[in-house]
Amino acid sequence: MPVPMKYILVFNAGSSSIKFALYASGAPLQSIYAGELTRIGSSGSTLSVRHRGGASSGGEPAGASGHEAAFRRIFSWIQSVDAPPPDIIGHRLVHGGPLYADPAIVTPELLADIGRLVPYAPEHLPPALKGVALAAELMAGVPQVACFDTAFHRSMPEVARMYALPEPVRRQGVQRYGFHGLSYQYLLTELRRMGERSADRGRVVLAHLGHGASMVAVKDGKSVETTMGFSPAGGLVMSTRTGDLDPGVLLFLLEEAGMSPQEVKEMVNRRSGLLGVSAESDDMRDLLELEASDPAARLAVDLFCYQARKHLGSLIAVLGGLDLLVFTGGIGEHAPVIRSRICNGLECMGIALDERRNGENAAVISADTAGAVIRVMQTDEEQMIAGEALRLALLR
Ligand SMILES: Nc1ncnc2c1ncn2[C@@H]1O[C@H](COP(=O)(O)OP(=O)(O)O)[C@@H](O)[C@H]1O
Ligand SMILES: CC(=O)OP(=O)(O)O
Ligand SMILES: [Mg+2]
Repeated sequence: MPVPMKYILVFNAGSSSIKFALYASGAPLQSIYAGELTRIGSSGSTLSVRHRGGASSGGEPAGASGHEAAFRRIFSWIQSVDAPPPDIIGHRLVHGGPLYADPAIVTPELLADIGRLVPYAPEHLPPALKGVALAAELMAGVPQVACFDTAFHRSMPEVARMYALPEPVRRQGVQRYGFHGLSYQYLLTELRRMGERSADRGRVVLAHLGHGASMVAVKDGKSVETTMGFSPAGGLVMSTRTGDLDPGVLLFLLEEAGMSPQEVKEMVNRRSGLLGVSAESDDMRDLLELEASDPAARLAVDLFCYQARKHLGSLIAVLGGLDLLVFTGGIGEHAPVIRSRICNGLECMGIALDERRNGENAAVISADTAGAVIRVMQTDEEQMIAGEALRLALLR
């Protein structure tokens, strides 16, 4: 008997944007539409949508003063468009804490558990939970599935998960979790589909360099180490987040500089990183244009690349070598000069770019003589969520 077609609606809520997409079940999943509402909270918030077959509406003003307004705008677009209603709704929840190792059906109990994790991911969980609540209100009765970024990193060994803190503190769940897991799972699935053997057997580093940025070391298909830790603010320098900070800096800010915990949280998440260093922009495109004439912009880009190179080297040390390196995310996919500045000087680790291929954003950008293959891949968290949500719904 043929399996009836299912439609899966996906939401990926970030701190300043919401991506959404509708898929029809099948192998592969078929995208029906995909959209993004960006710059939430600013007067320039816009909604753009792409339909299957190519028609797209680009950048109409969305008037989204906050995440609730943004979600309402998206739901009203979804309900106005000539497309099937969803059978399942999938959400990206960046943090599953110690409890959630797999995608799960949204229940009141799950919402209570995730609500307690808001301080672990204060920029990401509140908007995502808003989306879950509005979907329950506006699309009542449609089952919802939560997919967690942290789940992929559950395979990290204890030594990689631990902070050097006393046991009673660690028992409260203060440990390294890691994020961008849905993006990493998507990349590994794609690599397997392409017949890339190192996705299952070998030493791989995946570098997701977008608004948020992280890297993961993957050994024989499993996460063994990653740059982000307890929250998505750690690890690499990001668009507006600090990345790793000496704990002494936070104590200094709280105790000596007179900042409140709320002010510190806002600063490390929203006013630091590329934006904080350049004092101009959080967008790598702007900084690359500015850096020839603006020393602060140049310093921001240099710091981003330097920290990325340093972390890449440490992940290669954990793996004991490198077979494959993948760049993804807005910066990883589209900025040859950043890839080049990160890889520069790492020939001793098997990393060498073919600058012509790199300049063209080719699928494989390594030099033929390099010890490791270096790829550029487009990630697709929404498709990963759709696949997982469908799988879980069919199991019920
Ligand atoms: N052509 C480009 N050159 C340099 N940076 C780019 C380019 N295109 C996009 N980016 C960067 O990618 C970032 C967004 O990455 P993306 O992965 O789309 O973000 P998000 O984490 O919101 O999904 C932007 O802030 C911008 O800095
Ligand atoms: C976890 C994280 O940093 O996500 P994003 O890149 O979407 O901000
Ligand atoms: Mg992202």
